[in-house]
Amino acid sequence: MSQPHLNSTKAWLVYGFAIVAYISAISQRTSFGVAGIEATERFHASAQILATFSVVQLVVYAGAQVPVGLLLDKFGPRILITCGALLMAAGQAFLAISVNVPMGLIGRVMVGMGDAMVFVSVLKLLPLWFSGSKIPVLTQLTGTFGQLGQLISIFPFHMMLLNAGWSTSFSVMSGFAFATFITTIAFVRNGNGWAGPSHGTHSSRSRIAQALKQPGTRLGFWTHFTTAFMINTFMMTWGYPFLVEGQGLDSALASGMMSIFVVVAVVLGPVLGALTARRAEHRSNYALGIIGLMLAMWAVVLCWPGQAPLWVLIVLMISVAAGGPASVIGFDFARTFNPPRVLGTATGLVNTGGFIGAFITIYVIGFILDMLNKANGSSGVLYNLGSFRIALSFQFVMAALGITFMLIERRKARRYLAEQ
Ligand SMILES: NCCCC[C@H](N)C(=O)NCC(=O)O
Repeated sequence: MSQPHLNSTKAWLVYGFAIVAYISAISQRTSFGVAGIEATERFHASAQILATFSVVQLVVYAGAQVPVGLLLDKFGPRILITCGALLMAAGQAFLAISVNVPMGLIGRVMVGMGDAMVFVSVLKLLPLWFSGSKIPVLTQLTGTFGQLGQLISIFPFHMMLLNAGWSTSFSVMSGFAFATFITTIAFVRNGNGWAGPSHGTHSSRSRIAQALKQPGTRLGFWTHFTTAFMINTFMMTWGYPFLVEGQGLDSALASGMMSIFVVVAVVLGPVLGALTARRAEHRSNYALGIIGLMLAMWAVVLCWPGQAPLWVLIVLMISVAAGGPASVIGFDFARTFNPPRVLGTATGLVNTGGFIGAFITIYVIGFILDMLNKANGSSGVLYNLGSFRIALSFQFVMAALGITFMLIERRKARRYLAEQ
């Protein structure tokens, strides 16, 4: 059957506006992160309460992935992106007028829920509008373009916050999300390939079971888990204190170095996308190679006698950053092993991997740091290089777990393909 809408001008238009919604989602997600000092003043909050904001938002994001995936398979990406944009607009507007911690948390929960609907929906749009090697390349590019949202938070949003204040800046972000709500309604369509809303012939449980039965979904989950947990742990919590308190970097230099994550995503994303499209049979090897590089660099830095030189830390961050584009390979496994009717569910399941891995790692690293401090009679500084060396080594345990399951699931996936 001919499908003229695939790869058409209209397909690019739909994808372009879906990407704008995703860029907005990433900027809404990361905007609070650059507003830490202002949030502390506005909410009279401690550092711990401030950390709660990020954790709550991410727990909501990760917890929503499976329900969102199920809704996506039922209602299609257009409705989900529209609802996501509206929820983020409402959440940021609420945050703009928030004057205390509970109000602020409600705003961030709404933003987290809206954000959770966008990425998996954009991925679900791809096979509905494109065909062939364009799909894996655009899957990577989706992750790469999203990084622009982080740049919006770091530069224009942060400048506006300093000059125009809290309420104005968060209202403008709300306006941005609302604008993508309008453009999604106007331009984003599910495409002729979309079979329409399904009417409950399959229960949610059976859809999850169907997606999980595919070895590709499980391989995707463990690929996302193993490639993304280190970058999430670094970016969300322990990277900055490790660089400043452990490695003695100046705080401005340490935060500036965080932009390495954006640069690596922009450079490596398209390369990995092209490689995945050309040599799909090597996808898991690309992911395993990048994991090996990350672990090698962590081993070098953690074993370095004393503080590591700046160039070694930069190489470490480049290799950890490579985990972002590598994690997108996980979604490619979900797409190629699942039928369209459960693709949203499978993508949502895969997208929880790197976040579940990061929550466990972040928590255990904090626990080890506290234990070491207590063992020293709580007399020393909580964050020091010696303690970081021991605590951050926990990442090797998590990586070993992830690699083991990747290898197990890869064997099953290959057997499954051979039997087809
Ligand atoms: N090129 C960087 C892509 C990072 C992808 C990231 N690991 C991920 O899974 N993101 C999901 C999202 O909602 O942004």
